[in-house]
Amino acid sequence: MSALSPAKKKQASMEDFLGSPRSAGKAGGKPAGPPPPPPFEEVKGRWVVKDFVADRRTREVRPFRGQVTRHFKSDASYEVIYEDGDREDLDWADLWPLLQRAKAEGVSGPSQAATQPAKRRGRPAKQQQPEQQRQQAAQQPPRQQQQEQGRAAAAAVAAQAAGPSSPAGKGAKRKQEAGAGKGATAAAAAAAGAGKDVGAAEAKQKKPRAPREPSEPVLELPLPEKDQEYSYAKGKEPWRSLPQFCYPVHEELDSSAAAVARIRAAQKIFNKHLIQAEVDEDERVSQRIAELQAMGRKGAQEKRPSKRPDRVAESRTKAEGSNISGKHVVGYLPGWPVGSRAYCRAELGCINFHRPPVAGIDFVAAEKSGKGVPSFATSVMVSGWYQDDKDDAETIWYTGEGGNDLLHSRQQVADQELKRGNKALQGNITLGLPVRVTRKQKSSAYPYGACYIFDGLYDVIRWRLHKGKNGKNVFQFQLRRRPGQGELVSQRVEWGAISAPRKLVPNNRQGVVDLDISRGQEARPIPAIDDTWLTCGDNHEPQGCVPPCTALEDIVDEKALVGKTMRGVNQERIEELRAAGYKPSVQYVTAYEYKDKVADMARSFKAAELPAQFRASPHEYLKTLNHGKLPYTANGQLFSVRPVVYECCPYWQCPDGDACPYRLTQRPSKYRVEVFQTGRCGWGVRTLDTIPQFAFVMLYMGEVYKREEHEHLVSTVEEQDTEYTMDMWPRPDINWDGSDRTPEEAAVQTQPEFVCCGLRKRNVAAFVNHSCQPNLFVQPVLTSHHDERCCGIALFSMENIAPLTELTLDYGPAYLADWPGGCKCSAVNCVSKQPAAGEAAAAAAAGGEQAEAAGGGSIDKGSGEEEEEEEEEEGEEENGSDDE
Ligand SMILES: C[S@@+](CC[C@H](N)C(=O)[O-])C[C@H]1O[C@@H](n2cnc3c(N)ncnc32)[C@H](O)[C@@H]1O
Repeated sequence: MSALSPAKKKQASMEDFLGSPRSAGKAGGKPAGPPPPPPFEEVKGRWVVKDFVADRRTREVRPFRGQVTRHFKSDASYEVIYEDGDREDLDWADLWPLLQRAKAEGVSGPSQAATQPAKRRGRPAKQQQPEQQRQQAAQQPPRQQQQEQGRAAAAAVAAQAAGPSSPAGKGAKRKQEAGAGKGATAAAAAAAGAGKDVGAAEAKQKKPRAPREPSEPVLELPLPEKDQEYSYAKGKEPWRSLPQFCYPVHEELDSSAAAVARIRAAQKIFNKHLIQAEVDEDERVSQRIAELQAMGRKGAQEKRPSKRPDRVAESRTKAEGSNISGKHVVGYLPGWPVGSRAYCRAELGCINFHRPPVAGIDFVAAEKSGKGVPSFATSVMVSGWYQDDKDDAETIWYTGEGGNDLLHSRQQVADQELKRGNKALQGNITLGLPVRVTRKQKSSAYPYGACYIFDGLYDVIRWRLHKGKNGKNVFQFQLRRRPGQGELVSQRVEWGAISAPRKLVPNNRQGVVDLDISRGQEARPIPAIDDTWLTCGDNHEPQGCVPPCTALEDIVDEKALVGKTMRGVNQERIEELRAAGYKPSVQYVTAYEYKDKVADMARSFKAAELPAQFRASPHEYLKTLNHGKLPYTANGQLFSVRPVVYECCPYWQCPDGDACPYRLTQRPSKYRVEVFQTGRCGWGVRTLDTIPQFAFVMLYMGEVYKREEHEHLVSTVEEQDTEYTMDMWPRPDINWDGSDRTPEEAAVQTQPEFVCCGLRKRNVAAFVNHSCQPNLFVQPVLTSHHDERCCGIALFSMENIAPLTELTLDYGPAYLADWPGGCKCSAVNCVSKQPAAGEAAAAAAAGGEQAEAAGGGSIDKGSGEEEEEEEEEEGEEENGSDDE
C-alpha cells in the first residue's frame, strides 16, 4: 500500500523528471517538438522501460515491468503491456518522464517495436498467428468464462456460508451450476472457435484486449459464517495482512486545514450550482407552460419542475472539475468529521463521500479492490426506508439492498440476493474494514427536504439471512459503532428541524441571561445564553465586556417580570454577572430605526425611481440594474456575492407587494439566532436553525455617519474602538460576475463616504465574531434609494449552516493586526495558528504530502480525463441499482 496518493505521486514524480510542470505538456496535448526515440532497455529482444509508470485505470504507481510494444504515430502514444498482462496506451506526456529517467540512468537505443507504425490505438500487443491464438484460447479461458467461473466459485463459498437449506444457499447453488454451465459453454465455444476461421472472429472482435486477470477475486480469505460475530483486535484486522489490498484506510480523521478547506470548497461550488439549477429548472418549466398554453393546452397542470436539480448541480460541478475525485475513500473522509452534514445526496457524491445517487451501499467492486480481495463497502446510508432495518443508534441491523419497492409501497416485495452491496458488506466482515454510516433525516424544514448526517465509522460484525416483516428473505448486517467518536449527532437531530425543540426554547434552558436582548423590537426574540459555566463550572471567568445590548439593570429592576414571562431567567447568574462588573448595555437598534436613519442620511438622495417604460414590469428594470440577473431566487437565495444588490423598491407599486421576492432584506430574516458566551472571544451569535447557503441572515445595524464625522466621534469617545464599524459602499473586491477583483482593480474604488457604527447603538449583528473560516459574508444592498455611496449592509450565509453553529465573519487583516491576544477563532486555518514564513514553506510541503497520503482525492481541474474514466467505472457499478 502506498503512503502517497497515487495520482499525486505520479504528478510529483513527473515534475521531478521533466523539470517542467505536467500541465505544460498537457496544454498543448504533448510536450513541444517531435518525440525523441525512446531510450528503452533491450531485454530478451524486447525494449523495456525499467521504471515506474502510473496505471491510469487503477491510479496506482507501480513498477513498470512490462514491454513497450508499439508506437502509434498518429497520436504519438505508446502501447505498453505490463508483466501481469494488462495493456495500456500511454500518451507521450505520460511516457516522457520515464524516458527522461531512463536516459539519466544511461539506457539508450531506439525501440524497433516502438517505431512500427500502427493504424489505431487499442490493438493487441502482438499480432498473433492464428495457430497461436487457437492454442491460447484452448489453454486460457476467455475473460467472460473466467468471470463466470469466478462467480460460480464465489457463489459456491456463499452457498456454503449460507448453509444448504437456506434459500440463499439454494440460490447460490443454482448460480454455481448456471455459472459452471455457462463457463463450460464458453469453453466449448472457445474450443469450437479454434476450428473455425480465426480471421473472421478477429475481425468481429472490435477491441481485443490483452489477457487480464480474472475480474472475480480468487478468494484467499474464507467468507464469514452466517450468524457469527466477528471482531478483530485493533491492528489485527485481516486487511492489514493482505499485500494485494491497495486502499489506504483512514482510521483517524484528517482534520487539517487543507483537508477541511478542500471539502468546503467543493460543497460551496456544488451548492452554488444547485441554486442556479433550481432557477434554470423553474425558467424551463415556465417557458414550457407558456408554450403549452399557446398551443391551447393547460400547461400549468401538465408540467411540473423536475425534482432533480441536485443531479444537474452534481454534473455541473463535475464538468468544471470542482468535485473531489479519486478512488473510493476507506474509513474517514479527510476533512469531514463525525457530525458533518449535507443536504443533498448529490452533494455527498461531489465530495467523494458516498457516490451512488440512489443506492444505499457504496462499495468497491472486487475487480478494483485488489487481486484476491473481495468487494467491500465504504459507506452506507441509513434512510429508514427498509422496513426490516433496526436502528439502535450505536448498533444497527442494516438491511442489504434489493427487493424493495422503494418508489411506491416501500415494502420488501422480493427476496434479496447475495450480490453487489450485500456481498460487499460481507467483504467488510472478512476484511475487518469499517463503513461510514450516514443517517438521513427528513424534514420539510431542511433546505431540500432532508439532511444527511455522518455518524461515524461502524464495524460490520455479523450477517444473517433473515425472514423480513413481509416474509421475504433479506440479508442483514449488524453494524457496531467504533468507540471514541463523540456524541452521536443524529440523536440530537431534532435541532436540525427549523423549529427548535422545547429544550432549546430559552425559558426551558439553563444559562439564560436575557430572554430578548432586543426588548421585543425584533420580529423574533434574541435570547442571550451563557452556558459556559455549565461546562466550565467554577473555572469560568465571566467576561468583562458588556453583555449583548442587554439592559441587565432593566432585568433586575423589572422584578415584576421575573417569574412570569421571564420564568427561565437565571436570576442568580444575573446577580453574579452584575457583581463581576458588567456595565449597562448599549442601546439596541431595530431595523425600523436603522432604516429611518439610513433614510435620514439618504434624504439628499433621490428615492429609487422607476423609469416609465418599466412601470408594468419593475422586475425587468431590476434585472438591468443587477447586470442582467434578478438578485435572488424565488426561495430567497442569492446567486453569488456581488458588489451590490439592487432590491425592488418599496415605492414602486410592485405587483407582488410586500411579498416580493426581491425585497428580501426589507423583511425580517427567517432564521432565529441567539447571543451566547463563546468562552474564547466574549459574546458571539449562533443560529438555532439550519441556514442554507446564500440565505439572508441579518442586517448589520448601527448609526450611520459620514466617514469624517465618524472619525471625529471615535476620537472623542473614551473607548476608541472601531471594531463596530462597517463601510456602506459596494464591495470593492468583487466583480459583477462574482469573481475576485485584483488588488489593483479594487484600489480604484476610493474611500467609503458613509459608515455604519455600532459603538453606541447596535443590533445583534454587532456580536458576530471574526473567524478565519467564516460562514457569513457582507452583501451591500440598495432598497429605497439607489445611491451606491450609502448601501445597507446585509449578512448572508456562505455555506449551509447547521443549528447551534456560531455565525462568523471575516473582519479582514486590518482588525486582526490590532488584537492583543491574536485571533482566537477555532478555525483549522486560523491565522494565529499559522507558522512563521520559513516554517510555513516547510509545512506547506509537508501538508501537500499529507493531502496526498490522505488519499481523499483532489480538486483537480485538469483531471477531467482521469475522472471520466473513473466515472465510467462508477457507472458500471451503479447500473441496475434499485436501492433506497
Ligand atoms: C464586533 S465585536 C464581537 C462581539 C464581542 N465578542 C463581544 O463580546 O462583544 C468584535 C470584538 O470581539 C472580539 N473578537 C471577535 N472575534 C474574535 C476572534 N476571532 N479572536 C479574538 N477576539 C475576537 C474582539 O475583541 C473584537 O474587537
